Amino acid sequence: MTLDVIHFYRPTDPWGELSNFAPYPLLIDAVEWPTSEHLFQASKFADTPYAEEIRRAPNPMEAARLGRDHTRGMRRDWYGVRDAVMKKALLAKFTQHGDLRALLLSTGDALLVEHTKNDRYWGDGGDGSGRNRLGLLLMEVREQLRVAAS
Ligand SMILES: Nc1c(N[C@@H]2O[C@H](COP(=O)(O)O)[C@@H](O)[C@H]2O)[nH]c(=O)[nH]c1=O
Repeated sequence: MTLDVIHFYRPTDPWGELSNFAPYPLLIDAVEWPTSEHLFQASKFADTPYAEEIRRAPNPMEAARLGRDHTRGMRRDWYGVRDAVMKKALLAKFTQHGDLRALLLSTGDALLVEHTKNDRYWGDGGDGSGRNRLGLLLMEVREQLRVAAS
């Protein structure tokens, strides 16, 4: 038996819908977020004017740039909560868009890997040495959707 592996990173490449930069808006407590990246980055500064500035960023790249500004006083527990924040954003994304839910379920048992040398925490570091936390959380969400559908 071979294990299928799906690599994703850029939203315009195959499987790009799995990227947080893909243009799928989310609604959380009646507030709209243009992408899961906007929501994720703003969550570093929860309920501050700067979080709202990130929500209004014109594209996910700009949201990420603003969110990575370490002079802005991220919430102090960020590294303890970031996986839970990411999971919540992914659950919203893949439950609020039926086409995305179907796409994620269509990956079956494939190993999902955010393949990039730019990120060794959320991604695989380009050579498999990274933790691929985004891919692992997507697989958790996939399993939850699968159970919910059965
Ligand atoms: N896809 C993608 C990126 N990767 C994303 O960056 C986010 C992590 O940000 P941080 O924890 O602030 O370093 C997370 O959503 C990860 O998937 N970064 C990019 O600059 N371009 C991109 O196309």
